[in-house]
Amino acid sequence: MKFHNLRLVLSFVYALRGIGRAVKYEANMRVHLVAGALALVGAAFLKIMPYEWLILFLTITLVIFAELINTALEANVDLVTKESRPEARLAKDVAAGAVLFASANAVVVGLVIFVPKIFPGVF
Ligand SMILES: Nc1ncnc2c1ncn2[C@@H]1O[C@H](COP(=O)(O)OP(=O)(O)OP(=O)(O)O)[C@@H](O)[C@H]1O
Repeated sequence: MKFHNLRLVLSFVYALRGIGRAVKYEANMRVHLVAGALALVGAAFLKIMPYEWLILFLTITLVIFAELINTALEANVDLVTKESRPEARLAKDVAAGAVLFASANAVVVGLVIFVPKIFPGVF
């Protein structure tokens, strides 16, 4: 295998390892994955529209993406300082805020897609 091809494969392996580590060490990541999987099963069961699938995939991706960035940032902050520092608090709180924002969006999307199918005539 050519050197640059090997580097490409390795970067893919490292990325998968990063996702695996986040799943292993972050309880919140496991919660997001289970919620996402349940939403996908529910969507298949309720036969949602193609555009709803797109929105659902984007929404789940956004939550997982935010949690991965949050996990990376937490590790980076812990690497920089073990002391209680206002900058560390700000960085971690803001990153957690990003996850909260994406999760709130996921709740709204879930309600808008699923509630009318489970309780017709609600909206
Ligand atoms: N070095 C620090 N200096 C000041 N405040 C901190 C520091 N580390 C953490 N905190 C505060 O404690 C909160 C929790 O931090 P922690 O590292 O336990 O992350 P967490 O949100 O519990 O994430 P997780 O449980 O997913 O690892 C942060 O949001 C921040 O407000």
